[in-house]
Amino acid sequence: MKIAIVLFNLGGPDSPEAVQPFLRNLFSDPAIISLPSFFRLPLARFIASRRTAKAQGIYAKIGGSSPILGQTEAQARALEDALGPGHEWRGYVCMRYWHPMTEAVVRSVKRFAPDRIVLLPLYPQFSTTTTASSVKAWKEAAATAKLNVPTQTVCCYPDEEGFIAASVELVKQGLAEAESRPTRVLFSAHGLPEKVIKAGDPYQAQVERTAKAIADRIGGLDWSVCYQSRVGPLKWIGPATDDEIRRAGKDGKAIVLYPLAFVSEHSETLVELDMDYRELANESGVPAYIRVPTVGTHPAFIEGLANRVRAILAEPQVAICHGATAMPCSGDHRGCPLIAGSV
Ligand SMILES: C=CC1=C(C)c2cc3[nH]c(cc4nc(cc5[nH]c(cc1n2)c(C)c5CCC(=O)O)C(CCC(=O)O)=C4C)c(C)c3C=C
Ligand SMILES: [Fe+2]
Ligand SMILES: [Fe+2]
Repeated sequence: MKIAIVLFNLGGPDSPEAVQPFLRNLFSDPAIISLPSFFRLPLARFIASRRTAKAQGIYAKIGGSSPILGQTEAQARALEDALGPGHEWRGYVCMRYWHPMTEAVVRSVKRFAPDRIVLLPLYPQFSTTTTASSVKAWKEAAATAKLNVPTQTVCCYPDEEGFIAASVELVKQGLAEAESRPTRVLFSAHGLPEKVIKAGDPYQAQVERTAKAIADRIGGLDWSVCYQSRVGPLKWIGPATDDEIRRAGKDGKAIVLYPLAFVSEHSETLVELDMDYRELANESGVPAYIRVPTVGTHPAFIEGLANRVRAILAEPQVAICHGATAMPCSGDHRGCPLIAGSV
């Protein structure tokens, strides 16, 4: 059988000139700004133009562009290898806000003429702002292109065995670097506006599940969950990562920081965590600041994704969790509160 695996990620600008259109795409998404298009689209233009200089400054610190595409391509190739013989697997990277974007990827997949399609978000924790947005865009583009192939969606995998095993190994390496200093592990995730969570998005609950699974596996940790990357005037979920860094400084604790909602490196890890928060940790008197790398192509993580793909292909029913409920999905769709096609 020919099987296309579509790996969803956010995407990032590939040049300084791409920053503004990338931001415009992001803020035009109704999953990010839930207003009718009449208001949303002009607002998106306005916010994007206001944020461009700041965002260009962020990307300038890492050479003017995001490395997210190369990293995601490497994950797609590693996944094809891990899935091995038996079927003709092909991994397609599909970015939400910068190239390669949905319509173009749908056309590439159609040319491949697969028997089955698996949609695989590179977001371990489900959110309406990420996974649901990508799935919705995919379904619309697939319908327009008349790509009528049985399609199944992995909704989330907050405590998938391979993802947790890879995370545990990386956090343990960070702890070893902290040596015998009193240490706190900060599990830092991209934040969300509070109103998104109040509307039933399971992201925060799933982030906490990931953190607990890692902490339980290591045992004996001083740890907390915090949220980074706040944008805009709304109230976001907390505690904020910068506040947790200051608190660790006051408590005289070294920090091992693990970005548990990202599976690759990009501006939010390479600039916000490695530059801005490292500086804040120094200023706050934190004895040591160790940033744990994301799972990337760690073999246990990739094997975990491959297992998810194999498992969902063996299931007779498509199930997808869209977060319109306070009940977080179990991550393997068993007991998933939401059923097929509900995004
Ligand atoms: C778990 C992953 C992510 C969630 C949830 C998410 C929500 C979210 N993001 C914004 C606004 C921005 N995000 C930006 C960059 C960015 N966001 C994620 C992931 C999640 N976002 C990633 C991986 C990246 C990095 C992209 C790259 O560099 O390759 C940006 C652009 C950078 C900047 O200007 O700071 C914005 C803006 C909102 C508003 C939101 C939820 C409502
Ligand atoms: Fe973001
Ligand atoms: Fe689910």
